[in-house]
Amino acid sequence: HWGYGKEDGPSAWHRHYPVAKGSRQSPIDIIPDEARRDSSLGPIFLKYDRCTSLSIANNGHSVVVEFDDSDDRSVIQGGPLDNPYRLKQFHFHWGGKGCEGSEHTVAGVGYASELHLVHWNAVKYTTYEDAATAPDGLAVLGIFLEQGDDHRWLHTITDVLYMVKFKGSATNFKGFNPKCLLPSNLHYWTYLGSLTTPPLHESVIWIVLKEPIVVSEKQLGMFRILQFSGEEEDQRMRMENNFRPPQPLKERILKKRC
Ligand SMILES: C[C@]12CCc3c(ccc4cc(OS(N)(=O)=O)ccc34)[C@H]1CC[C@@H]2OS(N)(=O)=O
Ligand SMILES: [Zn+2]
Repeated sequence: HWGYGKEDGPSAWHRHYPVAKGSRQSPIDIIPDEARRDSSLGPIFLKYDRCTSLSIANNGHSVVVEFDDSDDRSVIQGGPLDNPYRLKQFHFHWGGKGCEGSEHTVAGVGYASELHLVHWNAVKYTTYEDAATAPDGLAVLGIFLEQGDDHRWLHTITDVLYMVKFKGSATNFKGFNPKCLLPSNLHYWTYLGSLTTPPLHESVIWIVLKEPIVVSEKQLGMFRILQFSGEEEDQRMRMENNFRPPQPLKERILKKRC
């Protein structure tokens, strides 16, 4: 199975998932000066008001908050998207210490962590799984986490991480609205990419916000109490550095709004 270690990490994923060397892989290094202005790109709209979070879980790769996606209560629309995409889950990627931990980098510089809000095109596809294999099936909103002061709302998540310490654990997590994790402005870069973990499907329209949110080292440290391993496994494996490094841009254009 795949992981983030020396033997099973990102450089080995291509053996079981050949698309790892594909033409639209994620993440990428974002070079702001090379982003092309696109007048057809409008602002993005996040309708998370009547949010319906259900649970928080440790899937052995990250900590994931799942949402009820049975209707269009929580959607992202506008920007590069032709229709609303339904919020399905969000999760994080983080490092072991200091500056690295995000998946996308900006002019070669990484952030301490990156939040991914995963949405799927329920207008064109009947299930999340079908959407996840289609070229316009998913829209993932990426938000950088920068180390600094305590984040006012992130403790709602870090306070319950001890309950999902081990792979395969999950617990109720209702009524959490991810709107509280957004930065003040929604200026973004966008490009066509992929899942950043196996199966690495090339099915993601990436929307990466320029402005990071600020979280404290203490809050980031809470993510590191999580384990890649299950409770029964004798090998304790701290969950950290669960990020894929930037992949070749190839024939893609990074876009931004005017
Ligand atoms: C659940 C699924 C497996 C993995 C997966 C899915 C969707 C979005 C994902 C986002 C990820 O993170 S990221 N960083 O945003 O790319 C990581 C993995 C993702 C679907 C794709 C097919 C699987 O569904 S299934 N039942 O096996 O067919
Ligand atoms: Zn992710």
